[in-house]
Amino acid sequence: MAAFHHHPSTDLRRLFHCLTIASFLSILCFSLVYLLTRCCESELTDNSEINVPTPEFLVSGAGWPYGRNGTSVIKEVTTTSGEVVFSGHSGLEANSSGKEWTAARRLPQALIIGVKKGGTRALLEFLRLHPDIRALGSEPHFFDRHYARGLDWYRLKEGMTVAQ
Ligand SMILES: Nc1ncnc2c1ncn2[C@@H]1O[C@H](COP(=O)(O)OS(=O)(=O)O)[C@@H](OP(=O)(O)O)[C@H]1O
Repeated sequence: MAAFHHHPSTDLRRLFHCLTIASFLSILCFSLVYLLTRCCESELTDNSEINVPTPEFLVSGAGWPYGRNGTSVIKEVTTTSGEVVFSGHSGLEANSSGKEWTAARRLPQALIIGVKKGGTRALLEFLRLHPDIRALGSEPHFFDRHYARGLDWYRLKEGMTVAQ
């Protein structure tokens, strides 16, 4: 019966080759992961079309008409599944439709969020009955379709006019 013995230097050489290949593969993997994460990051941050709200906007609520003159409260609601905007104002003379509105264009004060066929339209119609609440006739789909157009587009949507 023949017994084969490897020379120690041959074993060492094999071990060295294995380690070299393993190191090379590790570096390759890390490089690929790094490159991929950098690409994704830049895709997310370099989209100049998307207007990310500034911290000042979020903290101060600029553009949000809560308690503007100390007496009035504007109520605006948007639904998403569809969104529909409500806007209203208390303490004003009503027009023939029971609501009075001036030309100030505001962002909605509230959103109704719901899945398709979740009954958001019914909720909207019930809320619309309130004289201080105004709603868009059609859903602007700002968040799901037109977000990249920015808040100005949203604010200028027909029907976003509210009392002031
Ligand atoms: N209170 C209550 N109880 C049970 N079901 C209700 C209720 N209110 C609305 N609905 C039903 O909800 C469906 C409309 O949902 P949406 O307004 O979300 O529709 S949409 O996705 O925006 O088109 C619509 O269902 P379909 O008639 O099957 O289309 C409504 O009948």
